[in-house]
Amino acid sequence: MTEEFNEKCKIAQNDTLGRYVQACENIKAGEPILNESPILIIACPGDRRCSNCFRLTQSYCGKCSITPLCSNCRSHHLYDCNTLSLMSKEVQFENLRKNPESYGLLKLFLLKENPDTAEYFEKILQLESHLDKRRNTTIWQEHNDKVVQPLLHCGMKEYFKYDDTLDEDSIQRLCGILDVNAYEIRAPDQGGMRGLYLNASTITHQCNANANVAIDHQYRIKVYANRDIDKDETISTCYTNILLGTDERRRILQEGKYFHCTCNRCEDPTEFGSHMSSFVCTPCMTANRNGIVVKKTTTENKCKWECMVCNHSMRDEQIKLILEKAKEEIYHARDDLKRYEILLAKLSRILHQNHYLMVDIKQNLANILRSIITSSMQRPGRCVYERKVRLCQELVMVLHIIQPGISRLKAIALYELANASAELYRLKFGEKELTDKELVSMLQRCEAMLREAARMLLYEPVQTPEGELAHAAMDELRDMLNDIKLLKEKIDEVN
Ligand SMILES: C[S@@+](CC[C@H](N)C(=O)[O-])C[C@H]1O[C@@H](n2cnc3c(N)ncnc32)[C@H](O)[C@@H]1O
Repeated sequence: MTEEFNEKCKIAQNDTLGRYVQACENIKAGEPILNESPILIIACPGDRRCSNCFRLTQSYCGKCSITPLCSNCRSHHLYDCNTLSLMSKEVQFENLRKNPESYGLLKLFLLKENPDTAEYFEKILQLESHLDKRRNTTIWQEHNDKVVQPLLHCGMKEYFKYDDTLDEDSIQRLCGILDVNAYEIRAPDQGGMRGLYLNASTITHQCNANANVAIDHQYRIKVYANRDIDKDETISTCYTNILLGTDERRRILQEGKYFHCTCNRCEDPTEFGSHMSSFVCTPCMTANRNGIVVKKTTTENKCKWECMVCNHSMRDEQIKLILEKAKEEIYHARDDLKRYEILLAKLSRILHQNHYLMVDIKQNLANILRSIITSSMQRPGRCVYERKVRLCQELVMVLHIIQPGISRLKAIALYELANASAELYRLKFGEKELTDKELVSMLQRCEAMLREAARMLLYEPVQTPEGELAHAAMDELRDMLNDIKLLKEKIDEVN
């Protein structure tokens, strides 16, 4: 399977989704759906990246003088370089250099100009651009200033054989196609870039997607089923961060992809019971009840937040204010373990323990504890491991609900949970709080977690941080099995 979908899939079309990918046979969890190389890689707005190695650079190709090329790379795409060199005497590249965003579009024109790649350009034009929804919006204006005007006024139009793509609407359409369809990819220096994939960009979004996306070190995209997919089901990936609440996810999708998400998770006020957008009901708390305030389905854009137990309600403006304040406080607490803990305790009286802002703080805390554990010269105290274990357990619990199948995030959380738990049990054993037998049974639990983490991470391409983590998990699994074996032998000897 190269560049094409698994033969068990087909591209279909309807009025709501536009083109979408559908399973024409049952697909098993973990089965590949697509492996594809990018048709175009571009820097994120404001960045200038070497067109050869994609590292950030300020320099240009000495021959064509417009293509960003770092000092370690000698040449770039021959056709592009030759075509641009022919223009370089007459065309004013200065304004294009000042606006690095314009280079991605220049690459698209070259794709069209080059007889070997012109057919791909035609396929790119079939992608969704949402041109009319974007017209005269902020993003339209930004592209106009940084891409459209510099390209229209540099004098290169007459050099292109097919200059019909060089008018304002056509350039805006291409900008829309890139914004709506490109995937975020890791740059070699850990920043981000964007990759356009002709087939992968036909896949629909669901917040509870049935397929995962992984991009390898050569920027090839791999889409695979994260659970069993039935014949006729729509294949979906998640375009946004699953650890956000419904309003946030919907806002991001509306602003960036121009649709209102009506997936099962978005339509369920409890988000499958995870309560990632829910609030604590204060009257219920005072009365020692577990009331949870959720957003109720509304009529004509009006929404109502109501307790699921009593009839206490909260206004939308009140909710927004609480969230804004909480976000500000999280921002100010950044990287400070103590402040995060105090904030978590304070917000737990207002936000559900799984609210996405609580989850955000817990993730930040877990990261700080990870660096304490890995950087300490001495073994950190038991309370560090206890806290880390609790935080990881809470994260795993949320992820089990919102991403029940193969999940990269869940695998990472399980890996961290297994390691922190194993260390904690060993400390307890050292302090004679656990017997040999008890330690064996605890380590067996950790072993199961590590095994599950490794199983999920093995779907990730090898030369990515997740692929490397899969190897680390396998190594640690072997060590743990060995520890368990030795302990069991010791127990047998004593008996
Ligand atoms: C990356 S494209 C997917 C392919 C697109 N349907 C096409 O025909 O080219 C993203 C666009 O597909 C549509 N789309 C994807 N998922 C959707 C969903 N769950 N509900 C409604 N529209 C969706 C939106 O128009 C969105 O901007």
